[in-house]
Amino acid sequence: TTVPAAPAVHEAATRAATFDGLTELMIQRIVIGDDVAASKYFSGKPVDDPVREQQILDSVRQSAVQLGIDPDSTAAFFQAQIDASKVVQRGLLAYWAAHPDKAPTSGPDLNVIREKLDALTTQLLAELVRVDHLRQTGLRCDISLVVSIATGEIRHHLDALHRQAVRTASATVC
Ligand SMILES: C=C(O[C@@H]1C=C(C(=O)O)C=C[C@H]1O)C(=O)O
Repeated sequence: TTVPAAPAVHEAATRAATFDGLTELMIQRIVIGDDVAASKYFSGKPVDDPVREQQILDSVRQSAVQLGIDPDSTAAFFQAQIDASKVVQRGLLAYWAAHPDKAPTSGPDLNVIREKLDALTTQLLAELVRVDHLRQTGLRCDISLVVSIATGEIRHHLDALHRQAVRTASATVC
C-alpha cells in the first residue's frame, strides 16, 4: 500500500490555493457599500450600527468553531470587512453632501441589502476555510494576496476610495 506523505499533500494544497476567490467576495462586499450609503443617504440612518455589527461578529465566531477555523482571526477578518464598508459609506456620504448633484436619486431598502451581505458572509466563511493554510505562510501569503488584490481591483475598475476600502478589508488576511 502507498501512504501519501502528509507534508507533500499539504505542500500541493498550499501551491494550488490562491486568494482570488476570497478577494472577489471581499470586493463584492465593498461594492455593496455603495448601496448601503445610498440607502442611508435617504434614511438618514448613521453609518455605524453597533448592534448589527455585534450580531455579525457573534454569528461568524460560532460558524468558525463549527467549520474548524480560528474564531478570533475569523472575527478579526469580518471586523475588517465591516470597517471597509464604513470607509466606502463615509467617503460617498461626504462626497454627496459636498456635491448633491452627484447624489443618488433613490436608495435601496437596507434590509434587502443586509440579506445580500448575509449571503456573502456564508460564502466568505467557506473561502476562509479553503485558504486557511495559506493565511499562515508568511511572505507567501503576502505575495499571493497582493497578486489577487491587484487582479480584483483591475477587474472591478475600482476607484481610489474603493481601493482604500480593499486595503482596510485585507489588513488581517495574512
Ligand atoms: C453595512 C452597514 O453599515 C455598517 C457596516 C456593517 C457591515 O459592514 O456589515 C454593519 C453595520 C454598520 O455598522 C449596515 O448598516 O448594514
